[in-house]
Amino acid sequence: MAIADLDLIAIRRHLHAYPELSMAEFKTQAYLKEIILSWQSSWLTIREIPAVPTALLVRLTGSKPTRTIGYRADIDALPINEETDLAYASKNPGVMHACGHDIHMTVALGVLAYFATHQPVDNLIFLFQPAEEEQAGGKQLYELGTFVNEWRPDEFYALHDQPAMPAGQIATRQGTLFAGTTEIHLTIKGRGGHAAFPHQAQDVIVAASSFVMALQTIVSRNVNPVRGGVITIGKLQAGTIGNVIPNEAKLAGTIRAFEQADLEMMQQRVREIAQSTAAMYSVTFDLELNQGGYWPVNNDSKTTTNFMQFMQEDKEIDFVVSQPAMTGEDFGYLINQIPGTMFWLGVGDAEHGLHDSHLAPDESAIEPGIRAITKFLNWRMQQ
Ligand SMILES: CC(=O)N[C@@H](CCC[C@H](N)C(=O)O)C(=O)O
Repeated sequence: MAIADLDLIAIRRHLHAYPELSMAEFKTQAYLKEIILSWQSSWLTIREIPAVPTALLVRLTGSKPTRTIGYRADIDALPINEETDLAYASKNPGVMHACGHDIHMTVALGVLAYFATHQPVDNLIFLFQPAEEEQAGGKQLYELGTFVNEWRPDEFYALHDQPAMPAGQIATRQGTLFAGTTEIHLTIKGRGGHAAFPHQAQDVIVAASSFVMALQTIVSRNVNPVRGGVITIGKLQAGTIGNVIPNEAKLAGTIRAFEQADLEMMQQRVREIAQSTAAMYSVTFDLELNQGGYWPVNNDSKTTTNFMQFMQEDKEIDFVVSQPAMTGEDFGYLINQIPGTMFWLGVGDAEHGLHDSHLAPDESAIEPGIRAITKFLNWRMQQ
């Protein structure tokens, strides 16, 4: 099997058509495994993790290894109803690869296919990681002791696709690339009742609305403006009909900052605002703030110097230095444990951002992405 024999576009389209949510990526994992096993490479070992059954690890034993290099691709999709008119649009209603993890998997498979037929000098470990969007699959795997002994990379790399960049362009930066994030899960409870008698009820919709508005003061009044931050409530569910005051409202959102200290200060302000809102409207609340593995993605200085030097010097690679972004990634946790570098791969859909139901990454990004990473890994193995 040579990389040229792999129909990467067909693979990507299959992955795109059958997206699965975090920790439910069973068919995705089986599909990846079937392809990788079909290569019958004698230096390739597959490993599964019973406690995280949708994870897949692949190790390629190097010919003269001096180190082990890790490469991670995330495999989960989002609860979004796809609204593209692509022939290979999601066949799983309400689930979509709207964050481009289908591209991530395809690029990783392309790189893996190359090294399955050209034995690497160093050992290589590929992690196909479930649950990047929520539940921090990378952290879960790390805490289970997955990356020990011959399965511990000395350095770790991963990409994220970026629709705002031209297809095939690569970008990263020294220091913080992505924010640290914290999920907000809030349930507000009160006495429901007839819409005509609000004085007899405790209106959870008014309380929820007030909470959302009060949150807006955290970034504007508490965060140092030169550093910035984000609080977004992306889900607000309450009620069934216009003339009934419901007895429960559920909200979910995310807190984001580049520095951990800012993130923790914002978490504290969210707690305080939830408490004071509950007191103000005589409702009760249950607040869960969960940072999980969504640590700031702090690129390691040494691996990133190597990566940027290689990408800048190779004239065939379109590389730019990027700004930090408020996206989150549980790869932030992994490269806090193991030095590494995260980078963007442009997928040229300037009209639609990540998490947009119309997102349609340009597949022409796949080949240059594979080429750049494969060349980088080969170069790194000569150092
Ligand atoms: C690249 C990307 O879009 N990642 C997600 C990570 C989710 C973090 C966590 N579940 C949260 O919502 O805070 C993102 O939304 O940035």
